[in-house]
Amino acid sequence: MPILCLIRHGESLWNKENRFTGWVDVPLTDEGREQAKKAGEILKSLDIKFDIAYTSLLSRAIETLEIIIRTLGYNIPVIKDISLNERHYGDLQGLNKDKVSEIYGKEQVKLWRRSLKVRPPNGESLEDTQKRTIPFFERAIKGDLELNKNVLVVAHGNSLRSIVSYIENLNEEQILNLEIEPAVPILYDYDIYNKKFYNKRILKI
Ligand SMILES: O=C(O)[C@H](O)COP(=O)(O)O
Repeated sequence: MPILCLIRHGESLWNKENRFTGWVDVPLTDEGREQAKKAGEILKSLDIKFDIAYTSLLSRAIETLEIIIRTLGYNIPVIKDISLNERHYGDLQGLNKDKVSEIYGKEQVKLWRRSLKVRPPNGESLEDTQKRTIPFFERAIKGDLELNKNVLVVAHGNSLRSIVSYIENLNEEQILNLEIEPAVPILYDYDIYNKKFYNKRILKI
C-alpha cells in the first residue's frame, strides 16, 4: 500500500524569534537545516522510495524539502503549489506571539492560533485554509496515492493541521489540541481499495 509522509519545515528565523509568520517568506535557521537533515536520515533508514514530493511556494518549506531529498540520495519530482502555503496570519504577521498575548489575552490568541473557525484580523482561519488545502490534497496528493505512489509533502504548521484534521476527521476540540512539530515525519499508509488512511506513525527521535 502507498505511503503518505507529511513534514513541517524545520525551524525558521521567525519561529526562533517567536513571531507570527504566515505568508512572509523567512529563511530557515541553521538549526532548521539540521532538523531537516535529521528528518531525511530517519526516512532514509526506513527505506521508503518516494515517487513524488509536494511543497508550498515558501522558501522555508522548499529548502527543507531540498535538504531531505539530498539526504535521501535520489531524485524526486517536486511540485510547488500555493495551496500548501501556511495559513495567512493577516495583521498578526511579523508580531511577537507573547506581545500579542499580553495585548489581546492568551485565550484570544489560542483561538486565533488553534481554533477551526476564528479568523485572525485580515487573515485566514483554519477552515479558510482548508478551503484551499483540501481540494488540492484530494486532487493532486490523493490522486498520486491512488496511483500507488509514495508521496512526500513538506509544508507548514497550519497548512498541515488543516490536512491532518481532515484525514483524521477531528472534531473542533481535537483540532484545538493538534500540534505539528518542525521536521518530524508523520506517516500514514493509504488503503487504495477502501480509500482510507491508517497506521499513523510520528517519527520523533
Ligand atoms: O506562521 C507561523 O507563525 C507558524 O508557522 C505557525 O505558527 P502557530 O504555531 O502560531 O500557528
